[in-house]
Amino acid sequence: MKVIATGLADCLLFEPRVFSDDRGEFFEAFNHDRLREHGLQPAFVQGNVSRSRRGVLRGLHYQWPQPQGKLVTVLEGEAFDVAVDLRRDSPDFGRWTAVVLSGRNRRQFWIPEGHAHGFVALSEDVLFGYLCTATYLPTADAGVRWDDATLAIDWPVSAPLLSAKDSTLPFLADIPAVRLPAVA
Ligand SMILES: Cc1cn([C@H]2C[C@H](O)[C@@H](COP(=O)(O)OP(=O)(O)O[C@H]3O[C@H](C)C(=O)[C@H](O)[C@H]3O)O2)c(=O)[nH]c1=O
Repeated sequence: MKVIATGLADCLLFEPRVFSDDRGEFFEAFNHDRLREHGLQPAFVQGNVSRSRRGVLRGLHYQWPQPQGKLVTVLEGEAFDVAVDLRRDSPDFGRWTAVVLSGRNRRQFWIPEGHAHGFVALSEDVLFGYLCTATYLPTADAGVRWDDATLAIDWPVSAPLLSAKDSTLPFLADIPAVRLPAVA
């Protein structure tokens, strides 16, 4: 498995080894031992799948309390995937990094607890699968506006398709400190 650094020290990108033969291909979506070699020992307790049309933007979401670490992949299609460090005492607070995930590059993006996550679908049909280190807790569901000028995320779209919830998420400056994650 190849490891690629990203613009945030704690967010890593993995490329699995692909085994191809005349039937097709096989690769590991997740292997605890491989991640442990890179100092990670996430205990995944929930797996999610979403399907999005081109131009759909989901995010930026996080949970607090009960923060979720996520290992995210695109099984089919292509997406521009973003992580934002929201840990209020992190030196990278408010900084973001983005990667392109696709069924073709099979890249797996590790986003630790305390980060907001979002993506925009770049292809017509994006099948998104990800593992989480904490279960969904609706009362802890939180988020920040995708187009927050203080984050200045360089999204490759200007008018994405958003849920009503995502279009009314708060700006970072308006989120009280108690609603922001602390460094684990
Ligand atoms: C996240 C989640 C949602 N739901 C229910 C709640 C809603 O009735 C429905 C759709 O939820 P939502 O609109 O929040 O789905 P997304 O916009 O894809 O949210 C996700 O988008 C970004 C990219 C993320 O990283 C998060 O995992 C997650 O927030 O599924 C559940 O039952 N369990 C869950 O874990």
